[in-house]
Amino acid sequence: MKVDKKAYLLLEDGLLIEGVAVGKVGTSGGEICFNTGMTGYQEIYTDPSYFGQVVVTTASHIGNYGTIDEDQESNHTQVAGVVINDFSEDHSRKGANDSLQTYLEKNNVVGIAGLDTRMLVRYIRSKGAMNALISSELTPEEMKERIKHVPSMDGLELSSVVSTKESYFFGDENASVKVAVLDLGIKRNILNNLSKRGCYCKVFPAKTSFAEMAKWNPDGYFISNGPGDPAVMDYAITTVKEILDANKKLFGICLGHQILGLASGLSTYKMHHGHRGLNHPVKNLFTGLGEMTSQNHGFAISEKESKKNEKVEVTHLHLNDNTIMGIRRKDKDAFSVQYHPEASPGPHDSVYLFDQFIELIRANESVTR
Ligand SMILES: NC(=O)CC[C@H](N)C(=O)O
Repeated sequence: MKVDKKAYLLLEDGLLIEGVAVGKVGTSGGEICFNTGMTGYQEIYTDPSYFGQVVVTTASHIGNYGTIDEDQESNHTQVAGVVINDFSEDHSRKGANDSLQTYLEKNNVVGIAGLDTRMLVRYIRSKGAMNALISSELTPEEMKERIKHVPSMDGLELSSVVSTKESYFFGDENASVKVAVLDLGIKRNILNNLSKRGCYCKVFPAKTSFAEMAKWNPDGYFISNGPGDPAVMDYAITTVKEILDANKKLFGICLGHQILGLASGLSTYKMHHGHRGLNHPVKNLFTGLGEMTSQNHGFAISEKESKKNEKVEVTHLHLNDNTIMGIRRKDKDAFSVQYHPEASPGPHDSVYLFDQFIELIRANESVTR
């Protein structure tokens, strides 16, 4: 590594670690979290669900395959900062556009490298999610003041910040199925997966009402992933309730799954340190089969309440800690998963869920296009 400017990482509880600056020289803070995937740093950095988060990657080498346009999950980076063990300024990959250093600088991402990420992950795992600040310009004393202004993720609404401002179309307009997508911070690969399966999508801003989306006369509704605390997203909960009341077909991923739970009378809670990685084992309770899944969430649907709720059936469970990974409405054509069937990065075991959504839509005889 050629970079040699000093940087610090400060955690909310006072832990201070020294490293070297990568990306933009500056100061940036958010909630610290870690992703255990061995690949996929660019997809992670551009996933809008990570907005407001400082991401520690546990893969020891980051940057060695550079960056490339097709790995973008949105138009630009979304993370509040990056924490890396061994940062590669040099890269090797056919078709790569930039080195990670150039890419982070262009995207104004403040980062720190050259520190023991394994120690840091153990620390977060034992202490739980908390805020962090990275700085390559402030003194530790100044950082201790600045970190007080980083907002807590608990109770934070962020979807309206990252969502599209104007609605737009995605896919082939002659496709057989029309899907209205509520963009709470959508990843591009979800849209790719829908359009690949014959869906023409209209993507709507986060605060669009059901009535507005219904004007387009879609065959199904998709509620996307996204950042922040689902419990404070009244506008999206109302929209999903209205979609359900109108007996429309609905599929939700991650934040969209949490919103379906909330709209169905369940509650969500903030997890100790969340699930972020590419090898999370999930059991499909219908088939009994296991799936290796890609995950990125810090909130989850309450397990206790789901047992008492007569409208909701739990369809998937996390095999490590039994958290709820999928639900469906018994009385409606609506289902959702907490994990990421679109992967990107990650294994493709769960892509069948997109097919399931299309089948659900096609089961409706009114689909004649
Ligand atoms: N990937 C997502 O949609 C994340 C959902 C939510 N912000 C959480 O952290 O749990």
